[in-house]
Amino acid sequence: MWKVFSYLKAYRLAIAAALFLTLLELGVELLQPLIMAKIIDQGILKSDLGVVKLWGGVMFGLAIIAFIAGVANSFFSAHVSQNYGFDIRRRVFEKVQSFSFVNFNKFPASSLITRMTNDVTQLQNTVFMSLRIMLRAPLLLAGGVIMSLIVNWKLAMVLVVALPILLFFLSWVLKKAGTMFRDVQDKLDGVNRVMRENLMGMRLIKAFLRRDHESDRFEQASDELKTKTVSSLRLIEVSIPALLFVMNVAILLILWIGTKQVSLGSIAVGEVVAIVNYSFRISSVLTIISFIIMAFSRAKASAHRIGEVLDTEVDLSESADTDQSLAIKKGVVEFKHVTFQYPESEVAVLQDVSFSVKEGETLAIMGSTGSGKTSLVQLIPRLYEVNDGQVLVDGQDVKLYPIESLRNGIGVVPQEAVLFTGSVTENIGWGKEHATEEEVVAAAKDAQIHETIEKLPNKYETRVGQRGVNLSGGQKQRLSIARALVRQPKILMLDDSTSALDLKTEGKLLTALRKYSCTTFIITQKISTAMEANRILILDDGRVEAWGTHEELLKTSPLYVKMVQSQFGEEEFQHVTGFKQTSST
Ligand SMILES: Nc1ncnc2c1ncn2[C@@H]1O[C@H](COP(=O)(O)OP(=O)(O)OP(=O)(O)O)[C@@H](O)[C@H]1O
Repeated sequence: MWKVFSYLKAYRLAIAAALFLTLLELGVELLQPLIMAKIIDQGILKSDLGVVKLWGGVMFGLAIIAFIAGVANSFFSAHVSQNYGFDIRRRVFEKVQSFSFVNFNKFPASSLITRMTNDVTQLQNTVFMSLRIMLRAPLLLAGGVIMSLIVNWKLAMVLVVALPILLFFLSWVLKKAGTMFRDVQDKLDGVNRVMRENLMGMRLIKAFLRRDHESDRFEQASDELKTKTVSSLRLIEVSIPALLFVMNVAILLILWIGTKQVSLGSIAVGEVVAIVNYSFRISSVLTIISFIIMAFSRAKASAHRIGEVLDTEVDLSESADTDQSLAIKKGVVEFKHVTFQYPESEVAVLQDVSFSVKEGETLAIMGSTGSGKTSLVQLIPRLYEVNDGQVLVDGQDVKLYPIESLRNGIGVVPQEAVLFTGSVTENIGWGKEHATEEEVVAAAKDAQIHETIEKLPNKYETRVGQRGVNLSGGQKQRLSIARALVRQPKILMLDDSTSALDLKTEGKLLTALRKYSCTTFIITQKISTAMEANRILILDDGRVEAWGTHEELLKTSPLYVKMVQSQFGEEEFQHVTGFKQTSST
């Protein structure tokens, strides 16, 4: 947690300036009761107008200095807190970018968003408050006691006894509130999660008429947040009157003892007034301190949550064996007895998978839903680590490649097309840094989306709404294919990415892909698509059921023949397989 605060080091000078200005303001504040005592004892009580005028002028001058110091302090405090918040947000964002999928499982997206926004804001506010008033409050507290001791140490002993009791109580509140506010931030994660899911699934919610159900879910999350926040705030609310009660008793004691001492002539009236004045200032500081405790407790909880992200060990990183000069040149892929299991899962989703794909070849991957097709291709760009066996690209284990250079050579089109807010050009160009307009258009043409784009209101400059809401499923798929093609990848992975395309468009797309000299993996359920590939791999429950050309599989794989049968009518089946339907069953 303290590491999060250590990033403040970069702003040492501004912090020093802010603290110096705080001390200046504080010094003025502490001198004022002393001067007031002088004005009363030596001016008013002795009817000396000269003393009143002189010390009154000094008080006015000091007030102006305090005012200027206050304004300048705010300036430095804002500078430090805003820049500090910016730094933390950037660090958390960069850390999250380096996360593997295993790391993401530990932090849900909604929690990461709260950490990067609300938690950082809590820290920022606390840093601002610290520089502005947080130091001032304890120093004013200590300064008030010291000055009271200087004025009259016997009378000030009341404060010396009262303050340790108060400080002990405050530290207890701080500790307790810190834990409670961590729960509050967790509940805030919950509200964000429901809101995020709700906004992302709005179409579905409306179609299924699940508005009431979603409202209940939101209300429940929101209620949990409210209840936790109220119980945390209650602790602070109770602490303020308790603190003030102790202070008021102390002030009454000072007045009682002070009055007695004045009548005995052992203390001056001005001294009593000064100590009571210091006590009132300490009282008002205590109210501020309880707010500070609230802010600091929240900041402590937030720093802990941010620290959790920053301290997370990225479990997928480059090893010492990494060969920095390695880059994908041909795109030859080989799986050697690969077994893979998701970290949180209990069974392997791929078992003893072996096959190879030559440079420029196309491999179609088929299999029932959940048979491990997506899991298999994810191992090539090393999105996950194999448990056993090896994934080789151009004859080298993927673990030996620098992650960036490995992924640079691969174009991925995920099952669910993901688009970003921005123009069509920006979305396609996102696939390659500094992609030219010609490259974007060429990729769009090959992905069979160029003509559709030309019909959009602003053609390539048309804005794609959040997650591509203003595009059809097929359009989104083709845009994400164009994004992968603009990269000119050595290995292209299409994860069921042509499912929303009609046969004619899909045929044109597959023909266009031939001119790219890349090794292609097409996950598909369509035999017509698979037949276009050089080879077909059939997965069954994580194992290779069959692997070979269309003709080979017709002879060796009953599962493949069944698939062909189920997708073609008798005439077509005969045409595709060369034998009558009954003969295969
Ligand atoms: N992140 C994950 N964590 C744990 N298990 C997972 C994860 N992703 C997938 N699985 C499991 O792994 C198995 C294979 O999933 P995979 O997505 O590879 O199948 P698939 O053949 O691509 O399915 P589909 O055709 O439906 O896309 C499934 O049983 C699934 O539940």
